Amino acid sequence: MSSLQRIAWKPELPVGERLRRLVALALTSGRPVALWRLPGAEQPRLCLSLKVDSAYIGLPPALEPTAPAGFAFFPFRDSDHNPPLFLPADLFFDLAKPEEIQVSAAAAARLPELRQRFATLPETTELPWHLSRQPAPATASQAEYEALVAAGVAAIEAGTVQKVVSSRAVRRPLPAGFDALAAFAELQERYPNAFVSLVSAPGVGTWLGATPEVLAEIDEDQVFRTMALAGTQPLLPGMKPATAKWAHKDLEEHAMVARYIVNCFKQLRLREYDERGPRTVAAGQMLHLRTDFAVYLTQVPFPTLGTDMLRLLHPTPAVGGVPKQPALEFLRRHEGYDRAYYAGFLGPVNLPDAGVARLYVNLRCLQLRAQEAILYAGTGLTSDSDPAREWQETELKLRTVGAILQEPSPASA
Ligand SMILES: C=C(O[C@H]1C=CC=C(C(=O)O)[C@@H]1O)C(=O)O
Repeated sequence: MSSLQRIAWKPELPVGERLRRLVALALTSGRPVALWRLPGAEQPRLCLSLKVDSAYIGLPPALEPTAPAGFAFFPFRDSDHNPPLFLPADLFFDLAKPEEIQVSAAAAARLPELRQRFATLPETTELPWHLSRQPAPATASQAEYEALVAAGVAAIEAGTVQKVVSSRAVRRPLPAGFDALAAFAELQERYPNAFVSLVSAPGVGTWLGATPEVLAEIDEDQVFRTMALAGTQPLLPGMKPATAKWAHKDLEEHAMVARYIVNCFKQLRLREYDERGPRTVAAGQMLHLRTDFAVYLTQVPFPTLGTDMLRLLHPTPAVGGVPKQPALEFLRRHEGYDRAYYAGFLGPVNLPDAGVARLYVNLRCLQLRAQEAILYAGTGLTSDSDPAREWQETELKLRTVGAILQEPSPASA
């Protein structure tokens, strides 16, 4: 339930500096913080939780308007190492409305103390981001990844699975003077249509990303939306998405995700959904096939549809596979590393408006570590998959978030 109260807030500081200080306020006191920019929006938003313990919820969030307001950060597969998080909104700051903040009753009661801490934070450019205590994940060489793809194709040919999405992690050094807030700003600029995020929480670490994939959304007009996003090709200069040609492999890979979503609606006995697509959409330097699904919640007697669909959808065959359990079992056995929060989901729920939730699949993301970043990318496999091409596709996907790790060229330094 969004029971936040609005407070006028006009410190004598530029808006960007206020944002940095709010993040510093969270991090220097060991608290979690999330920053995100919705697709197409101009400005980011921030959610800060005062009580660390209340962020570890263990369950996918409820999406009803009466559910708590906050920011969900869910792993691919939950475990003690990768706890599901829901950051309750004690403090919400929308940079599009910089003259106010919204606070919970708990934060309102501590406002003098918070204002005091905010005003006296030391001037520091380096922020103490939360870092995961897990070892860095194993990274696959090209030969190892191609062997994983070959194993996936063999499992498909043997009939164990119809589709599986293999993935890998890559370690990249951080460029000199890397600043996660500046990197977040760069992602916003580069990818205006992505959901851009920066989440930092104790025991979880710090994750940055720019994802194109909606998992479950309920908008201001009470329309539930989800999408099948699968099938990839490079966006080459001069290419128009509308005229892109697709290989049979991509169409099949995509159709399995769309069919899975239809089956989720069927399990809930919901027939009144709208399906549009597939059509070609651009995401960074890539094209994807996308089918959009919508349910008009004011026209169906189904108040828990968003929550129920979220629980059925995750992980979709755009990141797991078909059938779900054998595909997940294949990944557990063969993938050889811990995806952690990659291919999980994230986003605001009832924040700031009760009844509005926007959850995205955590793709095109990286995990920040002390000296390096861990980047993640995966590819959907079908019986037609070619290992070398699937490797190339992961390379392409890694470029989306990898773009913020480039050393500035001597000319621009
Ligand atoms: C698994 C990823 O992308 C998914 C989303 C779109 C297209 C995909 C594909 O064509 O394989 C993947 O299913 C990733 O970016 O790591």
